[in-house]
Amino acid sequence: MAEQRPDAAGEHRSGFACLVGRPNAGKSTLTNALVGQKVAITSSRPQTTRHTIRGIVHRPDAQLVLVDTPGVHRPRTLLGQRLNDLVMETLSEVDVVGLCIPADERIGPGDRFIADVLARAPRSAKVALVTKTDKVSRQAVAEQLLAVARLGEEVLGGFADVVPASAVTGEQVDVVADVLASHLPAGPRLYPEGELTDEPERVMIAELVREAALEGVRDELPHSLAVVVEDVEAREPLPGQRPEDAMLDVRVFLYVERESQKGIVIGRGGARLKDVGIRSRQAIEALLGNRVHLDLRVKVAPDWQRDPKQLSRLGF
Ligand SMILES: Nc1nc2c(ncn2[C@@H]2O[C@H](COP(=O)(O)OP(=O)(O)OP(=O)(O)O)[C@@H](O)[C@H]2O)c(=O)[nH]1
Repeated sequence: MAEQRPDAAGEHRSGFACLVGRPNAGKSTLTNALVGQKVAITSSRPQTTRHTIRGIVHRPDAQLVLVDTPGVHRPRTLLGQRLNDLVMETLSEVDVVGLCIPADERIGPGDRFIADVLARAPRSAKVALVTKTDKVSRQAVAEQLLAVARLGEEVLGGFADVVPASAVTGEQVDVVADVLASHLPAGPRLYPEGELTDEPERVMIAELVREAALEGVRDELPHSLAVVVEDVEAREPLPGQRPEDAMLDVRVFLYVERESQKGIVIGRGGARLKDVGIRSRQAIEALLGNRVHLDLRVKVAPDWQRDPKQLSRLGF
């Protein structure tokens, strides 16, 4: 992999990475540590990927876009099957995959299973990240590094790198960024500087609306409500107002499966939807710290849970 590392001339690199690992391995915490805490909301759209962007690491020499990999689910419904396809697709499309394995737990079948999956995605570089190193002794970290390297040898012909880090103390997080960036191809910035991600907030906005929309009608609309944040756009700031304080237009689609469910969400004369709008707007304003104009639309997407086309439209 030496040819992929930044050259002496300091050529700029850019590309995509994803962190994988069994539940609780420390993926989210490490993502946050890599990206930094501040999450900026923006109205721009991802240009080069259909995958959910978790965060963007901006550096002078590289731009690293961290994308989400949906969990590995058993293919019971089409939704599950589709998630599995998505996992393979994501793993094959990114430039580098970081397999997170906690320092304080033995390597188990779950880690081996995921390493096996990685072996089937030949294009991307595979890096192992030994997480939560603050929880154990240096000796134990060293032993885990060896065990992880062995797993790599056995399953996928060796990891390109094995890096220990603690997302909680921040120790070695910069090295993780260095190593991930070293596996990106040469290329210009893909996103404007300052853009971190709009995803966590979008996900939270969708959750707030979903919660409000389901309140009191959970039995009637068990799994039949998908909420998609279509657009978040800042208005022109008022005179004397800082741009980051400007009012936001938030457009949200609520997808139900049947016409009858649409009626439930909207309520008589639109009263229920209006109430959902008021309650979720207050929660969204509290979340973002901006005034918000919330536009809710209810749409029927029949059998969205089983229809691949609908699933893509809904972002699965
Ligand atoms: N001490 C310590 N704890 C950590 C570290 N990283 C993560 N944790 C903790 O480990 C737990 C799981 O971390 P997450 O980042 O949520 O793990 P995940 O892999 O994203 O988990 P899933 O979302 O379930 O897949 C949380 O309680 C974290 O606080 C670390 O570097 N040190």
